[in-house]
Amino acid sequence: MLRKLPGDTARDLVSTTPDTAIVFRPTVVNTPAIVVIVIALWRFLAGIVHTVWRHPTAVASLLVPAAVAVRYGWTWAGLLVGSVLVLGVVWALLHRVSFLAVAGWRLLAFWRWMWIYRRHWQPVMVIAGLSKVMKGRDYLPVLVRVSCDDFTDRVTVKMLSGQSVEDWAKRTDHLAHAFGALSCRVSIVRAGRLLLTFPRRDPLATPIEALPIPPAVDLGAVPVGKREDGRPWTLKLHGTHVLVAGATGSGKGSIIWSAVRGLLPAVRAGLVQIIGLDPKLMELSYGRELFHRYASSPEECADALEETVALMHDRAGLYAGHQRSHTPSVAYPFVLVVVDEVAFLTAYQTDKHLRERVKAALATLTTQGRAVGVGVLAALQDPRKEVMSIRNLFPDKIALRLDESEQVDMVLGEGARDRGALADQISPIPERGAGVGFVRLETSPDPVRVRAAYVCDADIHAMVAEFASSPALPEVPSEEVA
Ligand SMILES: Nc1ncnc2c1ncn2[C@@H]1O[C@H](COP(=O)(O)OP(=O)(O)OP(=O)(O)O)[C@@H](O)[C@H]1O
Repeated sequence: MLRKLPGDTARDLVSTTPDTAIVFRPTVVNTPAIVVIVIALWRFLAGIVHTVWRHPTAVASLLVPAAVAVRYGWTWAGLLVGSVLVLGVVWALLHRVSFLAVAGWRLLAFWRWMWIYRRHWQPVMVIAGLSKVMKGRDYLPVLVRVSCDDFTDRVTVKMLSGQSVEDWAKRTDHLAHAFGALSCRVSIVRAGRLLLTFPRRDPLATPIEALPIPPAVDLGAVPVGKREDGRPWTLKLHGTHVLVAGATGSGKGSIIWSAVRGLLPAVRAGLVQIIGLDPKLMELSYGRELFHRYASSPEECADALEETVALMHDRAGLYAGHQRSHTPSVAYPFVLVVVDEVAFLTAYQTDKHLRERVKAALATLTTQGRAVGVGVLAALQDPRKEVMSIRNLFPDKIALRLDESEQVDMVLGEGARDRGALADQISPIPERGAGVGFVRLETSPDPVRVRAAYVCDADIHAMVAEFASSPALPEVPSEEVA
C-alpha cells in the first residue's frame, strides 16, 4: 500500500487512432497522514545513521566546529577550523606521503564521491541502461565506495540482482565519458560487487628509461616497467610462458630487453641461461653476446628449440618420482627461450618440414617446460590462430598496440576488451604509445595497463660490456649430477 503505485503504464495503452494523446491514469490510494509521517521520519533517521556510518570523518569535520560554535561561540569554532587547516597544510608540505596516505586521498575520495559520482549516479545509470524500472519503481545499482590514489579513482558498485559483469563491461565507454574519465575498466570484487577503475591522469604517458639492473633476481617478479597505478610492473618468467603481441613499432623489443636486463645478475651467477632466437635478425642480434645461445637462421632456431626439448626431457626423467617443481641452481639453471617474431618460424616459413619441427618443439616446451625450469618468452605481430596456432599454450599474455579491436580478445582472451583492455586504441606515436599495453595473467582475468621501460641501444651496449665477459656456464650433464 505504501509503495508508489504505478497506475497504467503508457506502454500498455493501445490506440488505434493516430495522434491520440495517451492518457496516464495514476491509481490513487488514500494513506493516513500518520503513516506517511512515520515513514518519512524513519527514512530521515536511517539516512542520518547511514551517512554517519559511511562518512564519519566528513560528518565529524562539520559537527565538531558546529558544536564548538554553539558551546563557546564562533570565534573559537573559527580558530579550531583555521588551526586544523594550517596543521594540514604544514603536514602536507613537510611529509606529503604520510599526509596523502592518512588524509589526502580520503578527502579527495569524499569530494569525488559527492561531486562526480553521487551527483551523477542516477542519470548516468538510467541513460547507460544499467538501471531497471519495474512497476513504476526505479532500481539503481548501489554506489558503495570511492577510493582514490595518485592516478585513478576506484569505484565499488553493488550490481542489481540478475545483472552480469558483461552488462557493465559493454558500457565502459558510457561510464568513462559520463564520469569525465578517458577509460573505465571493470573487475570483479566478489559475487555481486564490481570495481570500476577510472584513470584520472596517465602515469604511462611518457617513456620510462631502462630500469636499474636489480642486485638480486627474483624469477617470479622481474621488473620490466610500470603499472597504471604507479606500482612497478614485474613479469613472472619462471613457471610460466609469456606471449607478447603487438603491431610493428608497438615496442615488443622493450619487453624482451627489459626482461633480459632484469635477469642478467642471475645469468652471471649461472642460475639462468637465455636462448635468443632472432629469425628477423634485428632485435636480438645487437646483444647476442648476452645469450647462452643465439640463433637466427630457421634451421639454427629449430635445432636450438629441439635441443632445449631434449634438455627438458632429460630433466623430466631425472625429476620423475623425486620432485615436481624446479628450483634454479648452477647444475640446473632456469632456461628462458626468447623468440622475437615467432610467426617467422611458425607461419611464414616456406619449408614445411622446418615449420612443423618448430611448432612441435614450441608446443612441447610450452606444455611441459614449466615444471622443469624451461620458459618461453615469445613476441609476434599477428595474433591470429592461423599464424600462431599454439597461442593458448601461453598462460600469460601481453597485448601491446594492436591494429584491430578483434585482436585484443584473440590475445588476452574473450571479454578482455569489454573489460577495458583497449589495446587497439593505444597511440601509434612511439613517445606516447610504444611499450604501452595490457597484461592478462593466468591467475587474474582482469587486464592491467602497463608500460615497459625502454632499453635503448646504448643500454644494451652497456649491458654487453658489463655482463657478456662472464663465460656462459654449460649445464652439467645429467649423468654427472645423478
Ligand atoms: N617502451 C618504450 N618506450 C618508449 N619508446 C619505445 C619503447 N619501446 C620502443 N620504443 C620506440 O618505438 C620504436 C619501435 O620499437 P620496437 O622496434 O621495439 O617495436 P617492435 O614492436 O619490436 O617493432 P617490430 O615488430 O617492427 O620489430 C623504437 O625505435 C623506439 O623508438
